[in-house]
Amino acid sequence: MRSRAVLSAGSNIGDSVGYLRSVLDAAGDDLVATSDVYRTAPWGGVEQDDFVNITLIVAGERTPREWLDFCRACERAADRVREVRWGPRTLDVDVVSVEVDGVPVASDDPELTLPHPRADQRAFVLVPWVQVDPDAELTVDGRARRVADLVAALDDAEAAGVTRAEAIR
Ligand SMILES: Nc1ncnc2c1ncn2[C@@H]1O[C@H](COP(=O)(O)OP(=O)(O)OP(=O)(O)O)[C@@H](O)[C@H]1O
Ligand SMILES: Nc1nc2c(c(=O)[nH]1)N=C(CO)CN2
Repeated sequence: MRSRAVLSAGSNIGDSVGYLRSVLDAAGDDLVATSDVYRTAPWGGVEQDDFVNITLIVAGERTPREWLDFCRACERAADRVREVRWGPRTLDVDVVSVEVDGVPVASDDPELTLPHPRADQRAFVLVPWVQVDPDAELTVDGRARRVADLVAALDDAEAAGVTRAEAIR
């Protein structure tokens, strides 16, 4: 199965940009495009250091579940441990959305919910996504929405917490 996935990677412990780069390296020839590195205020209410985030687009012969496995393998390679929900981490990689033959995959499986159920609220996902794909769309409540419009609708404080820091490639 050939599919195209949008992934979000974030880090706020250790060599954070190095961990983001490790995801691009692991994607290899499946990497289609990546955003720059964004410095982002922590989302989710846990007091912690700022994150760095990228949103990347990958395509290859993988099922949606195999993209999740890819994300988990990247996290394991970064010695990620799960402690606090939405807390600090060396590397978090989420599957934001997957398309097969240009059609978005919908799943309510708790192991892999698609599109990612909180992506539409996260400036740290949406702002880098628009940079890498200005015409991107995300299904929200069953309706295709332009990601650029979701960014425009973000709360001012949420949008202000996300700033472009540096190119990663
Ligand atoms: N689209 C998805 N991408 C990544 N993980 C998902 C997805 N849908 C469901 N999950 C499941 O969510 C579980 C928790 O993932 P994780 O620890 O990365 O959560 P988190 O990053 O703390 O929070 P969030 O899910 O809000 O990003 C994983 O075990 C995974 O199976
Ligand atoms: N800005 C930002 N906030 C977060 C992030 C992240 O990658 N970026 N990841 C989290 C883990 O679930 C929780 N909060």
